[in-house]
Amino acid sequence: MTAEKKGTVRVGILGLGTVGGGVFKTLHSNRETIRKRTGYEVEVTSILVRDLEKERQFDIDARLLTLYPEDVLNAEYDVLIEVMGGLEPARTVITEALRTGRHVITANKELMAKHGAELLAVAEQSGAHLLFEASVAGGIPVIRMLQGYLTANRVKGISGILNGTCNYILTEMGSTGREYADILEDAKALGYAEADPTSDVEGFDAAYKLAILTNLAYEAEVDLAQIERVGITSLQAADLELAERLGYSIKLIGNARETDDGLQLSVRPRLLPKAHPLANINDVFNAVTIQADVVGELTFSGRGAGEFPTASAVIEDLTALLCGESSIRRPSWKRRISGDAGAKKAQGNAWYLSYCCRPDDVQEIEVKVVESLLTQGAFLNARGEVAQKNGLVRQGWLVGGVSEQELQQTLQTLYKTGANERTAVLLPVEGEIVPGVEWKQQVPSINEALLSVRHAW
Ligand SMILES: NC(=O)C1=CN([C@@H]2O[C@H](COP(=O)(O)OP(=O)(O)OC[C@H]3O[C@@H](n4cnc5c(N)ncnc54)[C@H](OP(=O)(O)O)[C@@H]3O)[C@@H](O)[C@H]2O)C=CC1
Ligand SMILES: N[C@@H](CC=O)C(=O)O
Repeated sequence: MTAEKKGTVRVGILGLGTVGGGVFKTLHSNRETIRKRTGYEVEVTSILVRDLEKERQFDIDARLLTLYPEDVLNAEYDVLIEVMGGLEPARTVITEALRTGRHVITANKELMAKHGAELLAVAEQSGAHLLFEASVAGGIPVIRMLQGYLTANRVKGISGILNGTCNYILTEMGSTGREYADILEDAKALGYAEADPTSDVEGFDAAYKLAILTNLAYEAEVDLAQIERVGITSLQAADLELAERLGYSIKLIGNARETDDGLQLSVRPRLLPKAHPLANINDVFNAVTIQADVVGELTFSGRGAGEFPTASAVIEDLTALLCGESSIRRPSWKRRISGDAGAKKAQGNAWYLSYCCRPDDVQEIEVKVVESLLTQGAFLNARGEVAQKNGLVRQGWLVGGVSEQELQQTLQTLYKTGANERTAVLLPVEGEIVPGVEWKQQVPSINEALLSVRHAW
């Protein structure tokens, strides 16, 4: 259906990088579609950049560009699109736009996770809308789903692959054997990574996104300090290989889980059995699973980063505004989620433990692992090792019936026996794992224990 011609909407844009460039190009390439469906012509009135001389990969009227936020605010505009990133000047300019009744669309997860409640309050006061679909999971319309569709459902949990850069890196590490730092350079060149990629690889970006989803689902504001956060920087390609041989994928997972102690929030790499719905989400793809009381489980997937998937989410926010603000439900993040449940260390039952060591130390370390597990009443499911180019060995174990704290103690013993502390990782394993054969019948001797477990090589 063709919408009636309604006029022109004037848009100011902050940022013309990966996402801003995608937005600008799409407003041009899909101009006719947008006009037909919304009835509006979109006119870009000014664009804030940091460097006027920078070579852009597309034609743009240089008169639109400015180095001064005030120029964008003083130009004629109805909607502000913020795709520059960072907290300032984004926060100040957005506040000013909202205060004066202009709608704002942002892709800035850090800003929304840290100051979303405050900005939404300014929007509510002036009657403007603040939309942020692009801030979580790139092109996947998961915010629209939580905000606009799951109105009668009570959300019981959220879990997802929320960072495209990390998923791309983990996928490439698994398929090519290259190490993370090398692949991160590719992710930067592809426009997936944040301006400071520490935010991606140390899990901050995924934590911001998990906070935003949780805020929407529980209508309250998460304290970011509540989110247990572990990044992917200690993982080595050998871990992906060992996991694969044992039938698992390694993914950086954001989790919000209701427990008896309250909401437990975490972002950390996990081993997922290959049959898990998130185990085969690869490359820059993200996926989000929402558990809700009436509908059950819903999973959405799509490209989680990059120029056009993200531009799509930004422009869909714009067309939602143009198609009628009344259908946009205002999120409410007013009450703070209290308690420190999220800060507690996970008590999971099954773990993957790995470290690098010299081949000469392997046997002594193995004995220590088994001794420690026997003392803790835990069990072994599998072990494996990968020889590395530097002459070291990466050894990995699947163990169960033990807490993370107990395994941290085990690791301390291993460091004294030659396991390298800097390379050690301890990851939760999703799903059931069972003891090795001998272990099931009786507590074995150290040698029996080692013989009884699955070998991953
Ligand atoms: N890249 C992605 O896949 C996704 C990014 N996002 C979010 O979108 C936002 C933008 O990301 P992205 O496009 O990748 O970032 P880029 O670094 O590619 O682009 C940032 C743009 O903002 C401009 N800019 C940055 N800081 C300033 C400043 N202080 N003053 C004036 N201009 C400034 C830069 O100007 P200049 O061009 O002159 O350098 C550039 O045009 C971030 O919040 C990010 O988290 C969200 C989802 C996906
Ligand atoms: N750096 C982010 C970009 C999208 O949010 C990511 O890799 O997911």
